[in-house]
Parts: sequence; structure tokens; C-alpha cells
Amino acid sequence: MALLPVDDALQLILADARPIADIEHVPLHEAWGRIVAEPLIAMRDQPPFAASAMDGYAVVAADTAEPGATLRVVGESAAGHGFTGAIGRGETVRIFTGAPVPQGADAILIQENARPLETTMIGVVEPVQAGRFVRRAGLDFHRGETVIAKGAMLDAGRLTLAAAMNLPALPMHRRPRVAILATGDELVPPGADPRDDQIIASNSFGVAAIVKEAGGEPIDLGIAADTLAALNRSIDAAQAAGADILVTLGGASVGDHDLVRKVLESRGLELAFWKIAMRPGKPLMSGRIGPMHVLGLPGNPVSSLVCSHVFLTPLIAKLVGRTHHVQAVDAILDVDLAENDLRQDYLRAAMHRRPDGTLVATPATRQDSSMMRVFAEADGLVVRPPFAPEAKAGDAVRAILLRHI
Ligand SMILES: Nc1nc2c(c(=O)[nH]1)N[C@H]1C(S)=C(S)[C@@H](COP(=O)(O)OP(=O)(O)OC[C@H]3O[C@@H](n4cnc5c(N)ncnc54)[C@H](O)[C@@H]3O)O[C@H]1N2
Ligand code: MOO
Repeated sequence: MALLPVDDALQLILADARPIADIEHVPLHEAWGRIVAEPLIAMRDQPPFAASAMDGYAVVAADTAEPGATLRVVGESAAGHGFTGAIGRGETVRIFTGAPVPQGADAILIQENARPLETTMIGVVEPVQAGRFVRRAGLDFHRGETVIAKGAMLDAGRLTLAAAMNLPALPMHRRPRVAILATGDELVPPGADPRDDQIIASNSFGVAAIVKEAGGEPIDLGIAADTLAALNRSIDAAQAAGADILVTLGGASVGDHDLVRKVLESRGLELAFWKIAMRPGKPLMSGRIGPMHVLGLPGNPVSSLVCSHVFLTPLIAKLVGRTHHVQAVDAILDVDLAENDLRQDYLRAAMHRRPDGTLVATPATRQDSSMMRVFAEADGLVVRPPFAPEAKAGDAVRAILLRHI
């Protein structure tokens, strides 16, 4: 039977995903990484007054033109403590970076170009042009201006900008809620005292991290046993939590205890597909129960994480109104690879950069989808299309970076 190609699977997953309309007002300190739901308008000019960019003297530029000019110091303007008067011809005010430029002044003579004479007089060492080192009011932005567009992702720069606009809370799209359910009688949580035939449920942690990275809010539904009742209770919990996406882990394959699809279908799952031409990730399942997207990930830890990167991240992006572009890069192989079969392969690979910037990928010799250590040590995933011919060391490949290198 022909298996569904990875790109077609992704199209089907994204086909009926609509951006979440709910808007909430989020305090600045919680707004990082989220999506702005309405245009953000500045509440004030920045700077709110003409400000000095340097430490020195506020002057009338024309007064500094004559060689040997001298000026009388009539006051001081510091940040937070402006000079209240105005300066006249032949006068100056001692000024510091960020302080309001007094009325009458049109330039800043930096202190390196001023020579103290008597207590109240300075000599001009070098003339200064009008406007020099003065940041005019509203230089950066004006009150009433739309400064940050709807749909922008609030990164460190925009977050700082929003704060400077005097906005203490921002209208943001609600983050997609992603319920994560581990399934399997063999699973116990980390820190438990497992029997010899049990294993530690680990996948949820990595999947939750990928959800957060993608801009979603993970909801940990814990572990469900391989029983209809336990799985039904967990699906109830996902719906009660208002999950936009339910991610199930494991129980997706063809074994006698792989009940997940059966239970989901009994709950009204409209199955979009089950099984794709991907390694790891063959038993991937996708569909919807009412408005809730359902992504059934294979239980092998590496499969869960690779599928989360390839399918869950773009789905979350679409729910927040963005398009996720896979950050694939060119690399060259360090080893030979055999020809590929019908499944698109995601090979865990150590990667390094040569001095000329070329990325070199060394796929691990064991690519078993249970081997989490190999995945955790990999810097990237070399993507081998279905039926890729055998490749030699030095050949070009495409890879998805898992970390900055
Ligand atoms: N006859 C066939 N057998 C299998 C096929 C197949 O096509 N025919 N596909 C294989 C592939 S490929 C995969 S991938 C696995 C996926 O199976 P499931 O999704 O049903 O996963 P499980 O059997 O539940 O678990 C697989 C493995 O992973 C461990 N696991 C499960 N959940 C977790 C968790 N939350 N944290 C850590 N480890 C977990 C589980 O104990 C198993 O060892 O099926 C193949 N079989
Ligand atoms: O496709 Mo399974 O995910 O290889 O191990």
C-alpha cells in the first residue's frame, strides 16, 4: 500500500486549521513570544521632549562659530531634572545624556569640546552645528502612531518598544492549548519506582517544550492506561480543558493494545489520515473531534519529537495566524549513505561548521527511534527524500537544525 507523503500529510493537518480569534490582555512580563492581536498605538512621543544624546553643554550653535568663543553657564539639566528656564545668546546650560534640552538651545557641545574657564564660564574648543546631538521630541515614535502591527510576534525588541510606548498590557491572541496525553500500561512518571517491565514516560516533556517554543500552551494530561475507560476519561479531560489540539503519544500502531484510534473514533474522530511515508513517524494519525485537532504521535520517543517538530509546530503556528517555514539548511555528508526506501528519513546527525561556513553532517550509525540519547546529542536531522539514491561522503544534503551551531 502506498503511504501518504510527508508534505501531503502536513497539508491535510493544516487544511482546516484556523487562527484562534480569542483576544486576551496580557501584562508585559507575560507577553514575550506571543502574537499581537490588534495594532499597538503609542501613548506618548518618544522621546517626549528634545533630549541630549551626550554629556556636555546645551548651546545656541551660532554662538560657537567664532574662534575662541566663550559662554556663560546659567544652570544644569540632568535626566529627570530638567532646566526650567530658557537660555539666551551667549548662555549655556550644563547638560547630561537623556536630559531635556532647554528652550533656546539648538545643539549640544560635547564636554570634550568645552574648556572650563571660571566657575560660570566655558570656552568653546570646536564649533558645533545646529541640531547636533539633539534628539528631537518624537524622534523614535509619536503619540497616536501605530508602531507595532497586528500579527507581529513580540520578541525582545518589540517587547521593549511596547513598554516604551507606555502600554502595560497588550492585546494578544490566546495561545493554542495543546493537551498532551501519554498512553501505555508500561509507563510511569519520572521519579517513580518502576517495576522491571515498566519504563519512564518521557515524551511528554519534550513535546511540551516544542509546544512552548511554537507559541502554544501545553496541558499535561498525564498517563492513560491501555483501557477504553482510561482513554475516554483523558479525552474528557482534554475537552474540559478546552484543548485546541489533543496530542496522544503511543498506542498508534497495529498492536493488540494500540487502542488510541479506536477510542478516538468512538468519540467522533474524523480521521484525516493514519500512517505516512516517514521514518521515524510511520504510524502518525491526524483528524478532528469537533473543533479539537487531534494528532496521534507514535510512542517511540524519537518519533514523538521528530513528528512534533515537523507537524505540531506548523499546526500551532497556523492557529496563531502565522506560517511556519521549516528552517532547512544545506549541508554536506561526512559519511556514505545507502539508498533510501519509500519513507522520508529524518536522520539524527552530529553537525559542525567548517571555517568557511560549510555545514558538515555525520548521521549516527544507529537510527533506532527508541534511542533518545542519539536524538538528544544530534545537532540536526538530515532529510532524505523517499527513494533517494545512495550518497557518498561530500555529497550535498538538506538538514533541519535542532540547535544553533
Ligand atoms: N507490526 C508492526 N509493528 C509496528 C509498526 C508497524 O508498522 N507494524 N510500526 C512501528 C513503528 S514505525 C512505530 S514508531 C511504533 C509506534 O507504535 P505506537 O505508536 O503504537 O507506540 P507504542 O507501541 O505505544 O510505543 C512504542 C515504544 O515507545 C515507548 N513509549 C510509548 N509512550 C512513551 C512515552 N510517553 N514516553 C516514553 N516512551 C514511550 C513504548 O514503551 C514503546 O517502547 O510501532 C512499531 N510497531
Ligand atoms: O516510524 Mo517508527 O516512528 O520508526 O519508529
